[in-house]
Order: sequence, then structure tokens, then C-alpha cells
Amino acid sequence: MDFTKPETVFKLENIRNELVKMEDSIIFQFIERSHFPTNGNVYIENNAKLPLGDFDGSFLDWALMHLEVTESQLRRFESPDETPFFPDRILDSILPSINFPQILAPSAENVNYNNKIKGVYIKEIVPLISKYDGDDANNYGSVAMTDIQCLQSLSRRIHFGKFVAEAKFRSDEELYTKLIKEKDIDSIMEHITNSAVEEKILQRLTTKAEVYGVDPTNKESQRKITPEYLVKIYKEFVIPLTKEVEVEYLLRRLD
Ligand SMILES: C=C(O[C@@H]1C=C(C(=O)O)C=C[C@H]1O)C(=O)O
Repeated sequence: MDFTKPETVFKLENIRNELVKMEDSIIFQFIERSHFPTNGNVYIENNAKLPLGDFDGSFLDWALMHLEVTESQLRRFESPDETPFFPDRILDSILPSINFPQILAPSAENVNYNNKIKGVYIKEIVPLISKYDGDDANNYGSVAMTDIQCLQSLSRRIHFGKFVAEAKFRSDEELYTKLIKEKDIDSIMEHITNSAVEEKILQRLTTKAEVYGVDPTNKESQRKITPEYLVKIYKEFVIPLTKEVEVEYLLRRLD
């Protein structure tokens, strides 16, 4: 898939191949996070234990916002597959624009699920992938940086739903135009759903987690991340959120 060549992006097979590649990144970032406890202090907004001057938010928010400001100046968010968590804080790039061809509908940039993704990650995913419930003040920085890697990978994977939706729209423009005009959300969700693909993804994740997630040097074969938890994360959060993005993108496709 090459974002400078739209014809490579509109092929659903190419998009699905990209989603498969993202599984490895997400698994390995979850494994990194599994070295640390939950460290709930990094998620508490305006936490007296982690003073941040006049910044309004959590330690994680502070780290993520500052990183995104730098990344924006290095052209990260010009790429159509990157969606910022702090769209109002990012800056113009200091690098010349690549001028990617228009691939998605102009309304695509308004489909930003990152606040919801961050909430689900903190509330639901961190308790599943972290080492134990607890706090280790020596690792606040490491946890924030690891969380940022996980969040940016999850964000890219879930917002890839925009490309999936565009490919599906182009595959049956008449049907989707009708459903969009009727604002028939349930029918749109039904038509973008492919249960066979979802099942294949969950089966592959189980195998990958069994291979990647076990430390071969550890005699007790202690798992770094359990296959059951990885499947649960995808089944209950990653895939549903991707489909929400697909539906939201399509509802705005004709704007
Ligand atoms: C991404 C797609 O759309 C939907 C979402 C999927 C996912 O998030 O993994 C898989 C299949 C579909 O239900 C697709 O059709 O490939």
C-alpha cells in the first residue's frame, strides 16, 4: 500500500494485509507494557503526585501532547493514516509537504476516536496487559512512553477503518449512498461487517500470542501476554471501534 498511489489504497486486500502487519506491532507493544504495573498515577488528571504546572490533564496526557507537538513538526500527521490525540495543539511541519493525493473524503479528519480509544485503553486494556495492580514511581516515565506506543498503534489500527470504509463505499457506491442518505446506521453496520474475516483475525491472534507472548527462556513458560486477553481486547474493543470508525466515516462520506 502506497499513499502516493491511491489505486493501491482502495484495494481491500491491501488494507487487510496492513491490518495483519499491525497485529505484530500491537502485540510487541503490549508485551513491553506488561513489564510494568498498572501505575494508575500516570492517568489521574491534575495529580498532585505528578505536578505539571498549569497543564490541565494527566501525566500521560502531558507526555503524549508534547510528543505529538514534536512529531507534527516532523510531518507525522500529514500522513493520511495518522490521527492526533491533541489535534488542537499540533504545529505545522518544518519539513516540506509531501502533498499526498486526496484518498479519503474531506470529512475524514473530523472522524477522531482517540479520546474514546484512550479511555478504553486506560480503563479496560491496561488492567489486562500490565504486570500487576500497583504503583512503581520509578517507572512513571517508562510507562507513559510505553503507553504512547500502544495508543498510537491502536489509534492507527482503528482509524484504518476509514480506508476500509472508503474501499467498501467504492465497491458498491449505489448501496452505500442510499444507506447514508437514509442514515440507516444499522444497515451500514451490517454491510460493513465481515464475520469470517473477524474470526480469522481472532484465530491468528491466538496463535501469535502463544508464540510471541511466551518467554522461551523462562522455565515456567510464564506468559507475557495471554492469548485469551489479546483475543478479548480485539474482540471487545479493537474490532468494534474499527467498525464504529467505518460507520462514522460513511455517515459523513457525502458531506
Ligand atoms: C476491517 C474490516 O471491516 C470490519 C472490521 C474488521 C476488523 O476490525 O478487524 C474485520 C472485518 C469487518 O467486520 C474488513 O472488512 O476487513
